[in-house]
Amino acid sequence: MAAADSSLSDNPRTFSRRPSAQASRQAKATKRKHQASSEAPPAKRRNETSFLPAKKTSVKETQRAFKGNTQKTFTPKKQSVGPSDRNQEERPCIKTSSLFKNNPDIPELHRPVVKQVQEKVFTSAAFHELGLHPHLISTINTVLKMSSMTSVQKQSIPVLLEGRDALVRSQTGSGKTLAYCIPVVQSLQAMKSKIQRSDGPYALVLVPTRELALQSFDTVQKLLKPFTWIVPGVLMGGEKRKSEKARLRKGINILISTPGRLVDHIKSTKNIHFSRLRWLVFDEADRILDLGFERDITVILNAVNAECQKRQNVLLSATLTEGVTRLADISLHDPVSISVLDKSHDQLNPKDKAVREVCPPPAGDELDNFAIPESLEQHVTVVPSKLRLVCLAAFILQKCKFEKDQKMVVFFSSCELVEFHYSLFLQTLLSSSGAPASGQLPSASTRLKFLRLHGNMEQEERTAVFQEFSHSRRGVLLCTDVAARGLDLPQVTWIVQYNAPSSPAEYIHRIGRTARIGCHGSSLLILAPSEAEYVNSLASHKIKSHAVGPQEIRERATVLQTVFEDYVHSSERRVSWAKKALQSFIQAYATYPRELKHIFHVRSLHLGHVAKSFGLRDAPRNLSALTRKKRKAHLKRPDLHKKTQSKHSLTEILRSEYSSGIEPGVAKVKKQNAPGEPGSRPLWPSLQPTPCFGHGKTLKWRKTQKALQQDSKTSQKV
Ligand SMILES: Nc1ncnc2c1ncn2[C@@H]1O[C@H](COP(=O)(O)OP(=O)(O)OP(=O)(O)O)[C@@H](O)[C@H]1O
Repeated sequence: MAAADSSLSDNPRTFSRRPSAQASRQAKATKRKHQASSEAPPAKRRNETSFLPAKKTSVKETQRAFKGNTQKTFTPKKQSVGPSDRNQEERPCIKTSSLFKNNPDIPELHRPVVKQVQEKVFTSAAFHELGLHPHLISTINTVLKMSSMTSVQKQSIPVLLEGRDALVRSQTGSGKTLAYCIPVVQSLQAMKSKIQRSDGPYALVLVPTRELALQSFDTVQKLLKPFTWIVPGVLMGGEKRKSEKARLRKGINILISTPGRLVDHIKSTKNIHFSRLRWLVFDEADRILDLGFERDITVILNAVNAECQKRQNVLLSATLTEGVTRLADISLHDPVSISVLDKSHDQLNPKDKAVREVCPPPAGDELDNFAIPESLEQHVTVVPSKLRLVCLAAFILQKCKFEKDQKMVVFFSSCELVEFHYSLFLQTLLSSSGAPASGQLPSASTRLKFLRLHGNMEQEERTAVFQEFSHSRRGVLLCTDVAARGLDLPQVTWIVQYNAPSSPAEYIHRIGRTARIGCHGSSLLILAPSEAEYVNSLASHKIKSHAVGPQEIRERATVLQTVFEDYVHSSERRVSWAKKALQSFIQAYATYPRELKHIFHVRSLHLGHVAKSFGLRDAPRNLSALTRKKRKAHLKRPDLHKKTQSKHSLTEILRSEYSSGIEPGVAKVKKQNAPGEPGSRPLWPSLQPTPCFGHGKTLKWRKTQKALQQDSKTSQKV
């Protein structure tokens, strides 16, 4: 696949250059850096510099720069004066980065032929065919406004009503929540001895994030409208523990919780008991394991198994990975495996449609092939590091400012990166917020609205943002993977992945925030030239994507970049803020799993170019040295390891989004030695096979434990 923006690597004719002594020193330094990098640019001509010499940017020039097809929308606002304008007045010269020189070639991408796995979303079957309580049917029809079942609902609900355990896999946005909520409500309302609030939980639903807990609670609450004696409740980090305890004391019959918070209550609340539990549901089951919740799941399963032996267990996800089959192994009894794959798209098996089979669940290759909604159009673009920031900004402006009713979610790899880009865009792209560089930018935006969501935010704000974005018709949500799973954000039109996800499964879930339940949606993955091979990695999981190139006008890109750089360089504080964000990017980059390291390796990054995507004019000198120094210190003094990691540990950055929220700040995530290291505790320490696992599960369990430890070891090393 030839990336359509490959022209960006050509030399621009826009600016004349007179290399200064400093510039040629920079050029030499840049050349040395390039030689050491796999993003190495072609050899430079002597009179070309990687940074333009000081250059005055007049309003006229700016206007000229914005000319072109989009001129009408990019008319600069002359009068507005922000810090950056003042900056320009104070400093007669403005450095403008050369964005189009010395970029690596955009590689020709192979486009493997991918026969994407497909699922049919809807069926013609109606809910009233299921023999549900008439009030439940009318609630589904009138409150939820649904009449026909989706494929996964048609297959799962009867199985669960029969009393079977189930492992359910169907594509994102296909209605899995109702696939388990309807049978739970139907079975609980039909119990002969009427449920009392004080009985405590009859159903326990575990979900990986707080927002998903709220969302599932909302759905259950709606279904329970006619059955007022059944009380639902939600427990999640970040909420007041005392009020949760009080609610638990009064009684919650359908309990929805994140694992961490539930464990807190199991350990500290006397009033939580599971003797009447009939249902245990793991939604986003693979993610629950991924997040390093093993220990929490162990505590929960122990607590539940100690009090209740007979119950129905359900595991659901759009991406059944091996981790899920292992969890299935220990938590499900004789389950039915439900998969909605439409195998008519699979040449090997043309007639075999939806699969309903008794365990073992799908294995091997089948686990790796994820279904993607048919109405989801995927794009990928390869952009040199220097152009990343302007490319993203231009794309956001193009879609969300100049087109109607666009709602976009942009994924980043860490909380720090979200914060950085959120503040930068607020300060530079929204002139209404007193943007410093508004003299160079389009006039006040009425359509553009930025929101951000990540795990280092206060819960109250998180909930408010989630609600606001859910209910708004437009806007841009910058977020981490905290928003990747399960969230049903209506009318999202675009998903942008600014940093590639660490697994194909996460790719599926991220893009799955759009094109839900048959709606149309698009996604864009932005890759650096050195990351181009990632497309093949996705293709091996039957994920296909089309090349796209934002047809950027170079001058416009350069002006936009100048705006960012001016803003960042207008004070020391901002420079160090940008450096921290860059450092966070590099830290997150180092956490790609081993199998993707050949694509995403820190060594493949050209630091100077990447720095540009943080509005920095140059690579911070001490950045790599600092990282090296730290690493050496850790090797010499293991005691330093804990101390220095406590704040910035990569594991922490990733896990902080999902912690229970009881302990304050990020430090609440306890550092764990890798298994096998001195002082490490084994994973899953307390779970003993209980009688409920009878049927020869003990041996299997030991194997599982070993396998999980192996996996965890691998992931912590990465
Ligand atoms: N039978 C139905 N008819 C119409 N809309 C439905 C039906 N079932 C579910 N929906 C709607 O489809 C959307 C997606 O459902 P849901 O969130 O349960 O999907 P999911 O499969 O759990 O997705 P993910 O894998 O991303 O968690 C929701 O807005 C839900 O209200």
